[in-house]
Amino acid sequence: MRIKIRKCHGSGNDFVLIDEITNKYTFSEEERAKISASLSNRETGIGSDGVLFLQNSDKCDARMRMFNTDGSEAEMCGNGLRCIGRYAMELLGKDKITLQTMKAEYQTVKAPELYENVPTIQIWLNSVNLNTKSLPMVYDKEHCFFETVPAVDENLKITAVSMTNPHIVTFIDKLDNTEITRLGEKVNNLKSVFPEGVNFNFVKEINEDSIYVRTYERGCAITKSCGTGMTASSVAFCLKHPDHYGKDINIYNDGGMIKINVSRNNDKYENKFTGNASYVFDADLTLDENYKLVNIDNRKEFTDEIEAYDKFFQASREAI
Ligand SMILES: N[C@H](CCC[C@H](N)C(=O)O)C(=O)O
Repeated sequence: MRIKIRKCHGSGNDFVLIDEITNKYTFSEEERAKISASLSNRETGIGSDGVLFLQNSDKCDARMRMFNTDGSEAEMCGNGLRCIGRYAMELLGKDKITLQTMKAEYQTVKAPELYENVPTIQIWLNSVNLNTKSLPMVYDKEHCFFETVPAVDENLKITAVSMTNPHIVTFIDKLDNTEITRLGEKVNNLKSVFPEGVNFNFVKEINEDSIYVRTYERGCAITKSCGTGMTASSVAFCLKHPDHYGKDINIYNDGGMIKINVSRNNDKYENKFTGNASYVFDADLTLDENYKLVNIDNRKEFTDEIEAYDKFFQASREAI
């Protein structure tokens, strides 16, 4: 099987993008899952946090389907939506488009660059749901705001937020990867509480308008950043500090930094989510009958974008 791909990333959360519109690919459901797991593998594949499939949509300008490294399909992917949004705007010759995902549609627009030569996209992530049933989370109350959930941990205070994919958020003083991995694996094996798994976001407050977020992603593990996770964390940050509604929050992460502005009207939350959408390389792949990568041809690096993002990343480290 021959597949054209574009490697890209949103704040270090990296993806293989497959354009089914231009290339007229038709994959079975089994093929999507197997291709995603195979290409995401950092030892034997291209190496990524998942695969983004760009498809035609009968109700939006285009559609994104996102698959995790384990081949599971996610309802939504914030960093991936910026990448596929940029790609689709360039393909369609538009500066503003709507994108269909599994359970919601999003406005995506080109935004002023966060940093010189770092292509920047803004998404209006308005699919926040704080009802625990929406994750789903088996819980005896409608909301889980800063609650201790003994089945998760005796001490941590948990806040549950659905971005159409499930998230829990906790505020901690120290980000320890061993502990984050232990807790991330634990909650994704806790089907009695999280029947469909959950992304676990660990937030350290830096100052009054900046936080650092590290996420153990469902279907992946710790990633350099998680877009829906940083959004869920920003909503929890505003629940904790209500004076932050309507203000830009700087969200630092292991892959760089993005900005989120959370506004709330009654129980409706709106998130303007602004961050990079950077290309890394194009390539033509050959997969064998087991979807294993056997050859990479015509690899073309986006050298300027890679260099510009590296400078942005270094600048983001100096700010924390
Ligand atoms: N692992 C997530 C999907 C990817 C989300 C993340 N990469 C983002 O940018 O939102 C899940 O299974 O819900």
